Amino acid sequence: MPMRDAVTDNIVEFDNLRHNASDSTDQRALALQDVSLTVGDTTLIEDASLSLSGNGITMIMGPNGAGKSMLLKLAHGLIAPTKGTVTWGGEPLNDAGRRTQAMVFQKPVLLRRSVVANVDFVLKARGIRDAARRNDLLDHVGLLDHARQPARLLSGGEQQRLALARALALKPKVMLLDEPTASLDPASVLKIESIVQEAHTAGTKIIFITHDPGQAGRLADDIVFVHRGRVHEHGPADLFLSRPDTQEARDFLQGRIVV
Ligand SMILES: Nc1ncnc2c1ncn2[C@@H]1O[C@H](COP(=O)(O)OP(=O)(O)OP(=O)(O)O)[C@@H](O)[C@H]1O
Repeated sequence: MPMRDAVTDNIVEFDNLRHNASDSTDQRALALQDVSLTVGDTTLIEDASLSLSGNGITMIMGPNGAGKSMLLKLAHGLIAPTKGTVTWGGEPLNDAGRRTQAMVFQKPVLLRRSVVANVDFVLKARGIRDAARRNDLLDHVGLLDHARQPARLLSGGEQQRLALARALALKPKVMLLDEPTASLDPASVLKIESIVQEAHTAGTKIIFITHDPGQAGRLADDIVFVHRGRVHEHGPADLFLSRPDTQEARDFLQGRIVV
């Protein structure tokens, strides 16, 4: 593709992203308005406002303890804000809405059963008994050969891929991932990234916490930078990674200690 066309395509893509950010009827679009979370005397999230498009891969970055996981839990309704509102498609998240979302944690949440039983359990909870679908899911994440093995005997990367299969079994509109590749080796990281990319291509909104600017460069459409419980920046990934607005984000990206 000639350079000029490539540039034009990028602009069109970004225009779509911006257009969809204001499409409040898209159930995959998240809005936080003046959200705060206080526990005891400590304010963990302070006046966070954010509008995420229902499309694309949003990555949340920031130093340890910045409040990234709290933000994800608030978005998914696992914690209620002390102040402010969280809406999806303009509506507060209810149980029906939550069932269209799937969350994946840094430490995979698995049953002490076989690999197949882990996926069957999730399908059964939705009233589905479908061995072919379960096998397709395991094949998709590269675990069909391990199907009868106890899940606890899988490697860290395999366990995380099983957690992704469980999440994908729900055919989620939104996947929220809290550092799913932390402490995995590069090959495992790339496998998980490609599963996430495929989910995104199939129409799932992805919100993904990472510490790794390289990973953000490979996956992110837009990046939210969180520091000390505040949303400091939110913008297109290429701009954030090359020219962040704030000194805190510059320090973070350059590996300087951010306190
Ligand atoms: N249940 C809780 N009660 C009080 N404080 C908490 C609770 N859970 C977390 N915190 C504190 O809230 C702050 C934000 O935590 P959070 O886990 O969101 O950070 P993070 O940005 O995800 O960090 P990391 O990158 O290390 O995972 C931290 O200072 C943490 O100690």
